[in-house]
Amino acid sequence: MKKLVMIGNGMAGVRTIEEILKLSPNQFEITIFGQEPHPNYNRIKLSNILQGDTSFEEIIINPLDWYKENNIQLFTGEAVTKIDIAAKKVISDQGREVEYDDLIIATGSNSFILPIPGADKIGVTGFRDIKDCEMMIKSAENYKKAVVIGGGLLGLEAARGLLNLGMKVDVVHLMPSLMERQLDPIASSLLKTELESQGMRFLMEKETVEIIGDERVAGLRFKDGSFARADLVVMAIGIKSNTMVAKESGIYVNRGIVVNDFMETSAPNVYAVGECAEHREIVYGLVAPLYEQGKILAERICGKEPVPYEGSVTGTQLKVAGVDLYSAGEIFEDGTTKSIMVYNEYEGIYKRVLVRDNRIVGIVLYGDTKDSTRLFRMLSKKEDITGISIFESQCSAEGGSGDIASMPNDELVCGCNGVTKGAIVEAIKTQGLTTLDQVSHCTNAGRSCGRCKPMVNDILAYTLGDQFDASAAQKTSICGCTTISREELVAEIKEKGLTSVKEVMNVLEWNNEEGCTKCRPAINYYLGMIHMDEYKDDRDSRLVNEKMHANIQKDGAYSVVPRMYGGVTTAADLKKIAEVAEKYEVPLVKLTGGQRIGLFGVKKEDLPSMWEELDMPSGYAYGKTLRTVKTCVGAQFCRYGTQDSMSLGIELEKKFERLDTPHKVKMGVSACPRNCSEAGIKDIGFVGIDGGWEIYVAGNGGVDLRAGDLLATVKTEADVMEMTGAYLQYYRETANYLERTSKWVERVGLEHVKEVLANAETRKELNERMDQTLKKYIEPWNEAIESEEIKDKYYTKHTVKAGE
Ligand SMILES: Cc1cc2nc3c(=O)[nH]c(=O)nc-3n(C[C@H](O)[C@H](O)[C@H](O)COP(=O)(O)OP(=O)(O)OC[C@H]3O[C@@H](n4cnc5c(N)ncnc54)[C@H](O)[C@@H]3O)c2cc1C
Ligand SMILES: NC(=O)c1ccc[n+]([C@@H]2O[C@H](COP(=O)([O-])OP(=O)(O)OC[C@H]3O[C@@H](n4cnc5c(N)ncnc54)[C@H](O)[C@@H]3O)[C@@H](O)[C@H]2O)c1
Ligand code: SF4
Ligand code: FES
Repeated sequence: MKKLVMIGNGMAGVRTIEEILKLSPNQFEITIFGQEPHPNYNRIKLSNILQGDTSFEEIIINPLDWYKENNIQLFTGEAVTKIDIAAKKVISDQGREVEYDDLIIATGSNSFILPIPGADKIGVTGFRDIKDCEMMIKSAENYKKAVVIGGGLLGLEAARGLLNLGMKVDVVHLMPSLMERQLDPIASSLLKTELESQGMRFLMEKETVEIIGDERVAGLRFKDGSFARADLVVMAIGIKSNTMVAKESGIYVNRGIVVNDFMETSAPNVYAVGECAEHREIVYGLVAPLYEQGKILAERICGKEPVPYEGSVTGTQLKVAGVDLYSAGEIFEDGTTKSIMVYNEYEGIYKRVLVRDNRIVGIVLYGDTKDSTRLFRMLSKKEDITGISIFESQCSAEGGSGDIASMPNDELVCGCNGVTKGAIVEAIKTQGLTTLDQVSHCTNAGRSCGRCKPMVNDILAYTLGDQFDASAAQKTSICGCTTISREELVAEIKEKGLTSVKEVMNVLEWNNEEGCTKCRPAINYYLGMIHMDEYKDDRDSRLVNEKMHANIQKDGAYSVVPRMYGGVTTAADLKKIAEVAEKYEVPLVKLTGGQRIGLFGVKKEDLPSMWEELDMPSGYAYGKTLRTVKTCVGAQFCRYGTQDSMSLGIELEKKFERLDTPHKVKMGVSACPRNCSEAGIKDIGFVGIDGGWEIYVAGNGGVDLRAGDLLATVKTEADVMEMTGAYLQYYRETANYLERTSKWVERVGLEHVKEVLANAETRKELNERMDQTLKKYIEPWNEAIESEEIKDKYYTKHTVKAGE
């Protein structure tokens, strides 16, 4: 197999890998280095995260299991620092060397930061990655005034987000009009008026010369001597291709890494794609052209003969609620162009196309962008517009399937992913698609900025005619393999008495008979939840960490975390752990955040013997199950303790260990409100008070930080166990697979959960089902140690694929 290495784990690079896998799934052994500590995520949606519309988990495009399923070796949080072109290998900042036959550089861009005094002060940031986004969200919790430098697409989206976060926002812009590269002065002024009405304040024609403050930013000074106060400064003044590694390795670089029409750089077998690449003197900063480049590069690398890439015409839209604008091609008139224009000042609608030699060369639409796809088709296909009515949406402003019928098949519906109406209709007809999710999965339409989704839905309605079911089309199916939602799946399993993953996929007519890494673990979970004690777990349908009963690390090694009930251990257990760590030369022994001892960097083939020698239960540090119960020392030792937190923690952990839950569950038990176990940010937290316990639920200490809500106050440990059993079982029965308790409670409502659990009979029934379920679990490592088949299948040196 040829070795393919990619530097950069972002949108353009990973899309290229997707295209390569489609064309030739077994041609390459693929390794990807990504400097960010995450799988590939939808950078476009960072604006939506900042604006509070979505969460980081929801914008992950390729989850870690996707890499595993496709046998891709992924090194996250690791940057390549050098390419040795002569030896055909890359070297990372961690000293790792990986050889390649083909190398793709997809390192994207960095934010351009003004080289002015004070630009390195705390509170000054670009807006490029999730880290920047998190920094802004954190700042908004403690500070009030933000200044965004740059009134382009990024700056305005950032400003809207900061307003949503409750900050006062000034936008400092160098030019007399906003988005001057995309809009003409009329559209620009309409935009400014709208954004001012949303609360943004604009400081136009201001050049920032200094950022002032002590350690943290306090304000900005402008060239004209004026000043603006600021607790946070976001620089959104453009991007700079990330070409450093290429340049230092001797590859020809101009503004970007210079490539030809096949994305080949000046070095043999080295290609560049995305924002780091410069093609015919253009560096693109939108995904549509980058995905086009990726398609051509994939064909080239797979040995096909692609049509050469000749560059792209791009169209842009701003992702700010209340603003509807579209821009493509040229903006300014020269002596050779004429404008066709409609301006309804009263309704704030403005449309203008620039025409040269009877052909559209530029489009600006504000307030009504329904004509955008049609006009863009005319522009990109250089259609002669003689005798054609340019602005149709004036005549049929409502849109809908009437418009779809008259839309030619080659009209672009999803600009980001280059998907036409014809391709969508064809996929719907040939693959029997009925939901938006499925169309996205099959065609890529809607997978990036999401603006095209309403039109894709209209095409679905038009193509399916009478068979179109509007609510079904919108529903979120389990994955692209089916149209079935979680509720329907659970109902069907119960009604039809389905008992295995394969049977579910067969009977419910999955369109992909093998399923995928999204649906198989979900079906396995729902079957286990419904059939309680009699369901035989389908280990191969589990996510890879659960299948291996060990957490896979970024370098392909595993971790071993033994169970320590309530975080309490003994000298004897510590000795055993130390001996095993020494004998197997474990690279890292570390206390985990959940009060456990983790052995990290373990070889797969050592796992069974290490567990055998440890002779301790698995801590399930990898599972969608109860992870840990963290306890404070409590009344046994602490002078403030009013309750025995350790005993309760141990009892809870012993009862609920190994339980399958929709997502991981963490608990904390503190013996007084000083709350040393941080029970307020656990899925379930218990706080001792005089004469009883307070039970907090839906806390989260991770990315979506959330304080727990008080569910109930109870008197005894027995009451705690009863309430916890009922709560957990209700979560198991009603949450979506991979939904954390915090999200579940927000979705179904705390009051609803309280109401359900207030009924003693309901609690009793829930606990009965919980107890029935708990009977089936056995210690997984005991089972593995005794079974040569399990050892051979999962723990010998050959690679286990997630889909196996
Ligand atoms: C907030 C925001 C909103 C946007 N909105 C839109 C939009 O609405 N529409 C649109 O079309 N585009 C939008 N974009 C632009 C779009 O996100 C980019 O064009 C796209 O992400 C570029 O893809 P890429 O793979 O070239 O770079 P990236 O997605 O930036 O990926 C490059 C990756 O390479 C990594 N890397 C860099 N150097 C190394 C190294 N030496 N070793 C290992 N890894 C390395 C980086 O850490 C990064 O993760 C937006 C961008 C931002 C920031
Ligand atoms: N909706 C979208 O399509 C979208 C959204 C966000 C980002 N992006 C992409 O991300 C990239 C970065 O976006 P961007 O808006 O930073 O880049 P940009 O180059 O499009 O805009 C930068 C703006 O900052 C202004 N500017 C430059 N120097 C300045 C200064 N010293 N003071 C004040 N203003 C100054 C410029 O006049 C320009 O309008 C682009 O490639 C963009 O296409 C796209
Ligand atoms: S939570 Fe209270 S009882 Fe527990 S250790 Fe802290 S102070 Fe002591
Ligand atoms: S237009 Fe952006 S995802 Fe379709």
